[in-house]
Amino acid sequence: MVAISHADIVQAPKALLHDHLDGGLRPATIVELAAKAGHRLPEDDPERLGEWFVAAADSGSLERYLETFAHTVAVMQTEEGLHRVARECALDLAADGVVYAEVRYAPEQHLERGLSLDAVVEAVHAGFRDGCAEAATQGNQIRIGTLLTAMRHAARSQEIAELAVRCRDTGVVGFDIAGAEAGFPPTRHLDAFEYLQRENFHFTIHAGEAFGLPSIWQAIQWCGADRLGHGVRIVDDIVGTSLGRLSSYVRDKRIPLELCPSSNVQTGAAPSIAEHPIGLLHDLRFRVTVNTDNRLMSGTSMSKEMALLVEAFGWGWSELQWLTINAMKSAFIPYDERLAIITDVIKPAYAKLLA
Ligand SMILES: O=c1[nH]cnc2c1ncn2[C@H]1C[C@H](O)[C@@H](CO)O1
Ligand SMILES: [Zn+2]
Repeated sequence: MVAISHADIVQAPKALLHDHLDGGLRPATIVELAAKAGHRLPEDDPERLGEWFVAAADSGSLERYLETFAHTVAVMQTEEGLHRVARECALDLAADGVVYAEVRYAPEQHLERGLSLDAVVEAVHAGFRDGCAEAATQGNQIRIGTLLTAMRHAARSQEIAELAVRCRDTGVVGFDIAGAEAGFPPTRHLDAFEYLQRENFHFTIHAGEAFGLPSIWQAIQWCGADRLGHGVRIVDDIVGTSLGRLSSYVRDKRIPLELCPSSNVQTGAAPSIAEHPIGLLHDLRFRVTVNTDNRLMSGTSMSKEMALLVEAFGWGWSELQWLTINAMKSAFIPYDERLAIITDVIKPAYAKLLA
């Protein structure tokens, strides 16, 4: 069998469910926007700045990994900055062959220069609209929905949940909580999750990354999460190939796991790509998806994450198609729209690659 290269993977359609807008900026854009905003960076040369992010995020700790976001969030405080970052995000994902993406960010982190929450969302949506239209003219079709994140250490989740519901017809497709996990359990935000359920809205929860099974259990059984952001530590409930009650529930209910291999290695949630639990979770037929988390901090892309898995686990087009269809089935857009992307875009392309 001919090995699948990174360039081959770029050509294949991919679906991405877990990508942070403030974790995917182009280094050159940060340098330009920081100069305008008067924000001091650790490096002023774009190439060295890119390397700085990867090295600083490579810390073995989620808390230290998250400190690097101070330099991206600082340049996303104006409509111009937000629009530019969203537009470039759409172009970069589309050029990497991503055909469907859900991109998340925390509006409450972008209010330092006087923007309102609604103005933040509007600027991001305008950037995505322009970026997607431009990508289409370059022959790269992409659909992007946004997830609004509330920071789990803060107390604005109800407000952000209401913002997400208010903007559900203009591009917001779901809600999430993120930030340091240890000490900030999902149930802190139970009111927001119960509100979202009453509104028939969709949400995922970062759980089972830096903290283990209790976080996953709360996210699902108390809060009603549709998907798990990471969820990688579900393996703590698996011995050999024998599943405990919680891991059985997650598998039986087909709860999607938004796995992010490179990010997990950087924060210490997994020892290496080769030893990442994604191999076991694939073999046990969990609803596994593969994601970038933060392209800037991990120096990665969807194609690179897939190429790493091909190399580590010997996976081929059949596994890459399985991951892609799993992601598309788990997306927060309506069923008929998910199905259309699977049948019209993903399956025909992989049928050719598999032939
Ligand atoms: O992997 C992550 N775990 C928890 N929080 C995260 C992760 N990646 C990014 N974040 C945080 C930092 C960002 O500022 C915020 C919103 O995107 O979400
Ligand atoms: Zn994340």
